[in-house]
Amino acid sequence: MSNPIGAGDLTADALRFARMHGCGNDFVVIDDRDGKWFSRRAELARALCDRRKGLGGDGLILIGNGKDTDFTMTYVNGTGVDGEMCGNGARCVVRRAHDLQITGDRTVFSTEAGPISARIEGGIISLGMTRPRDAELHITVESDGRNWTVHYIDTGVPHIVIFIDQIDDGPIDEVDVARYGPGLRRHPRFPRGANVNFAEKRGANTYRVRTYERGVEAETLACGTGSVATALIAHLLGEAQSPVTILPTGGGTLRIDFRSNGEGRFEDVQLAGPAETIATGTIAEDWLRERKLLS
Ligand SMILES: N[C@H](CCC[C@H](N)C(=O)O)C(=O)O
Repeated sequence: MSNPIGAGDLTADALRFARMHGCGNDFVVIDDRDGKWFSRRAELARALCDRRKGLGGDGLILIGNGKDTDFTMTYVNGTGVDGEMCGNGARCVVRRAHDLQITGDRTVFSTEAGPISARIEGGIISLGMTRPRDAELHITVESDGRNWTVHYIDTGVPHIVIFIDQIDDGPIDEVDVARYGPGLRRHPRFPRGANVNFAEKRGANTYRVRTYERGVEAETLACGTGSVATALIAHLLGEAQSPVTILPTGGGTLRIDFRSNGEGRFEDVQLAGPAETIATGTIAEDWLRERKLLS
């Protein structure tokens, strides 16, 4: 039994969590500023993200102590695989860091992809993203017995974007993302793997996007970095100007602002959208023990 701190069955060792989501892309967020869970984050992510026997989530996010920044964000996909960055998760972690009084309304925090700045404006959180890189248009790949024209960009994590008017699969809700996602996501043309975004133009500078995520190995209800990727690729193709509105499956809207030199160099890329806390609480110690996460 660890030290009681006087609040019901709360102990000093108790693992506190927040269940959060941004447009339906959902996470478990843990305050790990003492670094206790970092080395076991893969097992913890798999256990906590289980939708039946855990809390459920597309990924786990650890808040760690920052060196040159206010805090660090470590994102782990639900399969236990690290991701360098997560746009929806980043907004959630900013809301959580604010609630935990780690930061005020403005912050800069570290991710594996680089530092991210953020500001909270009521229900909306705006992120200053890392500089996008490695954009490449019109890549032809074969997958699932079909030839695809895809566009690549790294917006913190690697993404490919497919505009569905280039394929003959009907409206976006009819595209078989579960069927085509796995092959494209692991295509050898993309050595780090890729998140796969299907996009449909819905009006001037507005796109509906569905994403099959690397590391989740399934479609999620929204993808922040994928929304940024779609906006920037649409711009490089001469189809869109800043700001771009993305309509994710999970509802709400994501807004992407950027400056472009017209030749593939972007500055001030911002992603704005909601981040909501569903619940906060304490993980039962028996549940952790059962999974050998606590001795
Ligand atoms: N859903 C996330 C992306 C997670 C990245 C992950 N799927 C990977 O590439 O490892 C987002 O909102 O940006």
